[in-house]
Amino acid sequence: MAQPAASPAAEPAPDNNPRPAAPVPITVPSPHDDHHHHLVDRRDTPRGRAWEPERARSHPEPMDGVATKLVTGEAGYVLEDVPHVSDYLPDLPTYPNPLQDNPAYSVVKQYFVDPDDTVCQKIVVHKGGARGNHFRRAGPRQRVYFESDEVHACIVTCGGLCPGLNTVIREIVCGLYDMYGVTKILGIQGGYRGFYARNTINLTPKCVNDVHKRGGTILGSSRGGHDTTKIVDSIQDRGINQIYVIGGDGTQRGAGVIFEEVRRRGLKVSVAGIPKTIDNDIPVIDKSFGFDTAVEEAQRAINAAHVEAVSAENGIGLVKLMGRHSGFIAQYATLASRDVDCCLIPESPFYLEGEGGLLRYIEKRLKDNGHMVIVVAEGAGQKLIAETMQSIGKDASGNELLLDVGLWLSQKINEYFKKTKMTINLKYIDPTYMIRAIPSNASDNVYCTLLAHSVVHGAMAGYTGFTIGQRITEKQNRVSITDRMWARLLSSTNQPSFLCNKVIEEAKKEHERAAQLLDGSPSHRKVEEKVASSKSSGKK
Ligand SMILES: Nc1ncnc2c1ncn2[C@@H]1O[C@H](COP(=O)(O)OP(=O)(O)OP(=O)(O)O)[C@@H](O)[C@H]1O
Ligand SMILES: O=P(O)(O)OC[C@H]1O[C@](O)(CO)[C@@H](O)[C@@H]1O
Ligand SMILES: [Mg+2]
Repeated sequence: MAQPAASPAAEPAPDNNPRPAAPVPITVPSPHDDHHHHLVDRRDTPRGRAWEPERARSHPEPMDGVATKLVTGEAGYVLEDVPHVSDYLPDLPTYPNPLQDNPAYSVVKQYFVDPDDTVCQKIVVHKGGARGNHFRRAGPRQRVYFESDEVHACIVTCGGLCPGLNTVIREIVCGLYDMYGVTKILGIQGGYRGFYARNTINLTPKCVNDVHKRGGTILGSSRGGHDTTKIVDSIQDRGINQIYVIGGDGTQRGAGVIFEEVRRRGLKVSVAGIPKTIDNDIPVIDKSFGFDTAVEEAQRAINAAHVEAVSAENGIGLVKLMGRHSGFIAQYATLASRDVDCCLIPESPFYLEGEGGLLRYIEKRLKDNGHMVIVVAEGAGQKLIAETMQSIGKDASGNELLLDVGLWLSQKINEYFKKTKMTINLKYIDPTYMIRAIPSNASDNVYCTLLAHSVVHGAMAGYTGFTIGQRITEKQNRVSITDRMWARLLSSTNQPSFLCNKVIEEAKKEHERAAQLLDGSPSHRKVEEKVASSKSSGKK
């Protein structure tokens, strides 16, 4: 889907932010916003300052698989716009946004986002270089496409658990009630199949009041079971006209398909996505909710591994963390802990034997230090393991099931030291589900609120086929091992890079050339591809 930027509901477009020279006015789907309401100027308050830069970077984007509407302007300006119900239902009436009469927001300087506000995809730009694409800025619009008592919303959660799911549910419900006076909100139980095979529950601010203090999702979740026709039939039969979909990459693709079918049937239904990915592996958004909580919880496992390791002769603490395709949780947990001697992630293939290999490094570390801690992301080393173990198939959504790298690694380490006749004490800790089944921490709760309120503004304004996101930094959906952040990790753990000298030298040369360009440029990607392919082939 496309995503609207996350900007909190009643929080106005700050005009004290230095903005680049105004781009040529662009056509926006919601034809209004003649002026901003100015009430109390809060710009000089600490709260105002703290929030404004963040809001200025939040945005919605089209859902995965949904065609992007490109709007161009002067100086290479490109807006990746999101679909709108008026694109296929051109004569819809609009209504004043009820937020302007809401006493809670009466101190807000500007109620509404300026229609010309956009959020730049690139945070770092090269002088004279292209600025990259822009996204529509999230936030309340002056006119909305739904009357409060016309709205019949529903919320569904799909895919794996993640801290903060309940907070997002709570804040969508409260946001709809408190900001827009919407009272008809259905909870779809058990993921996508819940649309046609399960019960629904009525959601009210009262029944969701405490749910942010609980882990999991009060609605339940599932994988598989996405039957587009049955889902959209159910939406039509129930008279649902706003669908809030919370889930990962698969879920957002599923929401994109629902949007296409809704559009094909010409229904006035807004399909809005809130990306959930504990692995932090959805591109374009910078940080997914629940990630902070997961990294924090991972510290407890790493601490335990460290305590066990230092208390035994040649103690090795091995911790497995989530991260199917990307090692962000492992990377950040390692950097935060400082007790970790080696971090293994899917993006950086490693090898066991010989010079520069993992086993020699462990041996050296034990000889030097007497103990060590290893953090491994669940998706690391899968190719290596597959050399001796059979694939275990796919889950109901078609995701490849992973072989247990933690158990495999424990076995390989034990075998090696048995052969070398060196006593070791290895303790394997697998807290994978523990880091995602907990309630979100304070910072994630605030972030969930921002996302939930922003997605409500987007849907009320008639946007559809979008997912909500926030920009803080340039973000890939996989750890880049040629980034400074990975270098920081390598220098903190002192682990081998598992790269041969030739590859490093080549990468350096390429980097010198690429340094004049920006991250994300084709040549930058070429370097990464080259490093990755050399690693998976050559090694020693
Ligand atoms: N391409 C697709 N088209 C339609 N539905 C899809 C598609 N991919 C996934 N889905 C549906 O989305 C739901 C969630 O997908 P999946 O199990 O892959 O989790 P996810 O959203 O990627 O979250 P996680 O990050 O936890 O894996 C499932 O019900 C699945 O059937
Ligand atoms: O065992 P489940 O519930 O299918 O989920 C496991 C997967 O879900 C995730 O937590 C993503 O949500 C991955 O990190 C992990 O591989
Ligand atoms: Mg997924």
